[in-house]
Amino acid sequence: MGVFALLQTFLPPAFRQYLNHGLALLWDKFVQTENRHVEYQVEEKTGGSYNHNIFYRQVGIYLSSLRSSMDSHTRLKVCRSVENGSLAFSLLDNEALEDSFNGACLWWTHTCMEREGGNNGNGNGNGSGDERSFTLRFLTAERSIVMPAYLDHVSKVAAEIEHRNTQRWIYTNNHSGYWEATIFNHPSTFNTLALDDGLADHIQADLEFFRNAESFYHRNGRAWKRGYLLYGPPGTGKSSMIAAIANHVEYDIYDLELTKVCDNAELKSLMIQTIRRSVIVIEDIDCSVHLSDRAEPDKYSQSTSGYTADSNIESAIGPSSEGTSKLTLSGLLNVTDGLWSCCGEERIFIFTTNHKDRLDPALLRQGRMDMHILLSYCTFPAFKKLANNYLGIEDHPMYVELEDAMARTAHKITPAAMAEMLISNQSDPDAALRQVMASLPRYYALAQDVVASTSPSEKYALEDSPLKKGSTKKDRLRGRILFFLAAIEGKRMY
Ligand SMILES: Nc1ncnc2c1ncn2[C@@H]1O[C@H](COP(=O)(O)OP(=O)(O)OP(=O)(O)O)[C@@H](O)[C@H]1O
Repeated sequence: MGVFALLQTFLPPAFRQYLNHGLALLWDKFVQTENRHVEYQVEEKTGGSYNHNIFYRQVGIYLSSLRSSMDSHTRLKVCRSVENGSLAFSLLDNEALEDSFNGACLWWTHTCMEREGGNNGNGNGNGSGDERSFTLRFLTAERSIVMPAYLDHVSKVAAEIEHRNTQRWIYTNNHSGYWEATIFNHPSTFNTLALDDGLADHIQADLEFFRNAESFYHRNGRAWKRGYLLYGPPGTGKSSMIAAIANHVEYDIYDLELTKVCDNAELKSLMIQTIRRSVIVIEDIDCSVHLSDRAEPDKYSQSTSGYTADSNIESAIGPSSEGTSKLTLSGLLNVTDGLWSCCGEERIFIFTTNHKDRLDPALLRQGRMDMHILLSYCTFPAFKKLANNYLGIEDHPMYVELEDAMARTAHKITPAAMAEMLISNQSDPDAALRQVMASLPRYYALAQDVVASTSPSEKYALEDSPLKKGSTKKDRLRGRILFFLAAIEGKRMY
């Protein structure tokens, strides 16, 4: 054993590989008579240098998780993850790691062979690199335990670990038809979003159902995917909602920039490259469609009154000056909804637009976008949520007036603008709420009128007790307005 350990340490890897293989053959030939072993080789690359074998990566992850087996080793590779800083242990080449599954004993080894003429990672040679593989060895009699149950178990555990630990990514497509990845760290969640009452719960329940509905979709012959259309004015939280959805389901995001896709074939190729459990986003889909039309206002206004979507996309997204792009609406629908939509499962498609009315009805039809979610100007419940997030207050005496004022005025304050007002007065909630009140312009103008038409003594009586019992409805309203105005002008203390 000592000699063997020394040999393992000092012999070059390629030689060790041959030695191990020779010893294994000798062992099988002369020692093993009844229980011959079976060996499976899991290579890093299959069918050419560029086809990566997913199972190879899964085996690596799975073996790293066998901490008790790893801990019994005295020689291990260790590295620290860039993403989450955790330590990961893995096998040194030609070291064996033992595992057990349903009573079967399994041995894994990792080998790395320098390919002839390969560059060995130093930048010279033909660039084909080393050949790495895992070898799984087990008794022939235990084949029925290993196949396929153990191999499925390895994939499942690895997928779970990856899903739990891996940093999530946001991808965007480049002009060459490939995705480029960046770490996704957006902090938006359904807790930080200010939405109308019940909307967050409704969407979260829908997402939960979707995540656990694999058998439901398959039983009903449907692709396991969900479509959301988010629409509403700028600054109402569409992008934040996408991030909240991705954070909730813990999927990666593919942000598809249609203007960089030159034809339907490239769109299909991009879709094939996406992984399962992902959110595929097309933001401002109406702008993508009319991109070139933006420079030609006449054409644009014509198109809103009744266009054929294919011709619009063709003229808009086409790479050539002749307007002969081969990216069509039917191509887009085919990958989101047709045969090609099944090339990866458990996917969520999200389209956003500021102008739902400009979208082709084909995009909106029932079953294509499963939920149409309107994100609009800040309502009182949404305001309360923002105030809670930014100012840390659940309630405030000014809330009665504010709720009334927000209901009465057709104000157009977006959550983004509201959030800005609150952030700029973060240390002084009273000042923040006064600024919000003053920003409801029509109500403010109405209040000024009331002041002008109210005598000082009447004003004093009303302002002093806006909700006084026994006063008439009209008086109560005037009282509230005065109360509100006093609050705006900072005359009333809370
Ligand atoms: N409903 C909301 N809840 C909480 N914050 C919001 C909400 N809407 C907007 N915001 C804030 O406003 C900023 C802009 O929001 P966001 O980019 O999500 O809006 P959008 O609707 O996607 O805008 P656009 O249509 O211009 O892309 C965000 O940083 C976010 O903090």
